[in-house]
Amino acid sequence: MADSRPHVLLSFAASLDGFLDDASPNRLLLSNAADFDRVDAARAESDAILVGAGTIRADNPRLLVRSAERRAERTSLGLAPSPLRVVLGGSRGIDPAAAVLTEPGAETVVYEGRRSLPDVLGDLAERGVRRLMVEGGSAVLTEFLAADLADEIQVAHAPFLIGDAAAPRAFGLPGPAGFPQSPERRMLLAEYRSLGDVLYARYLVQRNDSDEELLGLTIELSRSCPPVLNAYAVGAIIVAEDGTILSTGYSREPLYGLGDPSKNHAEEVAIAKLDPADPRLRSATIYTSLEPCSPRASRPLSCTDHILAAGIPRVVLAYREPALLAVCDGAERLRAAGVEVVELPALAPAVREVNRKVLARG
Ligand SMILES: Nc1nc(O)c(N)c(N[C@@H]2O[C@H](COP(=O)(O)O)[C@@H](O)[C@H]2O)n1
Repeated sequence: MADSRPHVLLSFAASLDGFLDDASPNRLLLSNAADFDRVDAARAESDAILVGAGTIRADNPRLLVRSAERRAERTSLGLAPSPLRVVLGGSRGIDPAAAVLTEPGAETVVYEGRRSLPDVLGDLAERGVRRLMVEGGSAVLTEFLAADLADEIQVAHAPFLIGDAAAPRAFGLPGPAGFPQSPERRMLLAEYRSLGDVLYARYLVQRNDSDEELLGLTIELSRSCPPVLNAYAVGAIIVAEDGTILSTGYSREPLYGLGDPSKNHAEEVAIAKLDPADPRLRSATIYTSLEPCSPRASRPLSCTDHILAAGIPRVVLAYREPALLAVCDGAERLRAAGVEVVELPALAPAVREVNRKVLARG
């Protein structure tokens, strides 16, 4: 992600055959209560929520954080109770009676006329927006993807089909150039889970193989960790010498065979997903948002032990563990064992931001 624009997250729910709605004038509910709550949490973590004028006309959303607890938490951090509301108004603009303009609770910016997406994103960055959630509709989602300006997709799959060509699809056809997220450029499946009868999946877009990019993806992965106040949220990615992503993990990610998921560490999960005899491990790099743990109370083997046992020769990390929850000497132990340890402290503030509640408590 370029520093000059926000991280862009596309969020939508679709039927199994990829429709955002049916063709009737009434709004179709694709998500369930648990999934709406997940979306509310994602809104609360964003600096702005963007929709197109068509969505305003069709659904007239308020685009506010619903949970009073989440609004209070934002306020305690010095933020507005709900993120900035952003509308791509297009040539027709929007109705002055629209809820985003009349309902209090957040500020609203409407971009009139045909503003290019890079122009809009640049303006939002200047307004302090670092994380932008795009909630639709189809034309807007398509435009972000086709322009390669989406960094992640969060999709809820509803367990039914629409099957009507008159209904809106999640993504239109972008034209001859197609989408950059092609079979040759697959996205990274960061997380999936069932929320009642809805299947939620989160995909991250990878643009290059640089250490900075891959380490940045671990920080995004760490946002999928079930939040707790007494343990860090960490993401890890194992990458083969040829750039192939071999596996991913995040703290407390459930993995069959590892035992109590509340004890699972990111690097441990990523390593456990691979066959220990996989020869690619011996020339791989493990990227981790936090220094690999050592020592560890929750299980006999620390992440440092797992990395050494797997024979991974290179570790890239963003943030050295501060002496709050434990005193960690993972980086020193790895170096002493001959592992190359690269630290990219420029990414440490983003790790601290994800872990702000743990660090504030510690
Ligand atoms: N590197 C790393 N990855 C994770 O996923 C983690 N949760 C942690 N946490 C740190 O590991 C140490 C031992 O933790 P527990 O015994 O599991 O509580 C400690 O230093 C934690 O802060 N580290």
